[in-house]
Amino acid sequence: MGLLVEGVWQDKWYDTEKNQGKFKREASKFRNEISRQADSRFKPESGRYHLYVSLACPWAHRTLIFRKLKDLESHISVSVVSPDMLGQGWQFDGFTGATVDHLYGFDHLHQLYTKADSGYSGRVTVPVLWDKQEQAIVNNESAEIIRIFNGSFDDLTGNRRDFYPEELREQIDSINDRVYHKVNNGVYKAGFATTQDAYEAAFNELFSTLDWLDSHLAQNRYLAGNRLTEADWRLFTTLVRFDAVYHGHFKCNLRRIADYANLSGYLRELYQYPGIAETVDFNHIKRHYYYSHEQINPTRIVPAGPEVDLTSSHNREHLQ
Ligand SMILES: N[C@@H](CCC(=O)N[C@@H](CS)C(=O)NCC(=O)O)C(=O)O
Repeated sequence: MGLLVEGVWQDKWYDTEKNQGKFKREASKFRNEISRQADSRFKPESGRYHLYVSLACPWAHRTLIFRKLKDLESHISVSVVSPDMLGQGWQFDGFTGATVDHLYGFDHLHQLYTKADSGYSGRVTVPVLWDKQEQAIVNNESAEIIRIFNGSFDDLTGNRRDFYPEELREQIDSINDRVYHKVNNGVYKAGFATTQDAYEAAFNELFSTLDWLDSHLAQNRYLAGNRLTEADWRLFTTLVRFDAVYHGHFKCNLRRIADYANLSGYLRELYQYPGIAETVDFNHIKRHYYYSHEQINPTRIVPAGPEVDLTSSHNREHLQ
């Protein structure tokens, strides 16, 4: 675990000292669009882009889901890092279910960041959307990469399914905002907190938001009503990791998702959606968190449980 400072790798854990023990996520630095507009540097083209992901990472997982839902698999290639994020950060080490760096054969993801910008300062995160033609990072912010996948390649794929429809945007944005701060990032705020107060504040916000989501989903099939949108997929990647990792490793243990009447069925429905189960790798997920976060789990023992069954009936057909 570490970061780049003016292109040089430094092995450092998150600094929570300056924020009263609170974990503050750094903003992503590469924020380009892909568009057909004449002045766009990055145009939608088949075979031009490559996605770097970790199967463990909830943010990267979003992008793999959208690549699948939008029929982009034959147009955008992928490299999968090892779940072990150690002193040199994300790496390619031959771990089962990971790949090599298909483009450059790098051992570490930070080499890709310095290839894009030799003076880069900041964290070296997944996902990364890479342009093979310009040898540049297009974007490393998952929220933006999924919007690119949602809309920019439709003419190429003929897949016009829209997970961010115009008429629901306001509602989706407001749900995303709440879910991002209290749930997606909320589990990290609880898990990486280094003071009791910071942990408890994140914990309380997380569970009050999960309680709200559970009651919302008692009446609504999906977060924005009866239509499946990006808001659901953004929540899904946190929910699917919750009982296996966040409940124990990040001490988010007031309740499990399995204990929530509606959230549990909703999680199963999304997991059973065509193509999604194959994007979920519990081996990488558990291994990454328990093995890489030595500050939280110094023995690096990866728990053998819990049993998580997401294949049973979801019973949500009656909600429209
Ligand atoms: N805002 C980014 C966050 C990505 C992120 O934090 N990814 C984690 C893995 S789950 C990471 O690569 N962390 C490495 C680090 O912080 O050094 C996004 O959503 O794309």
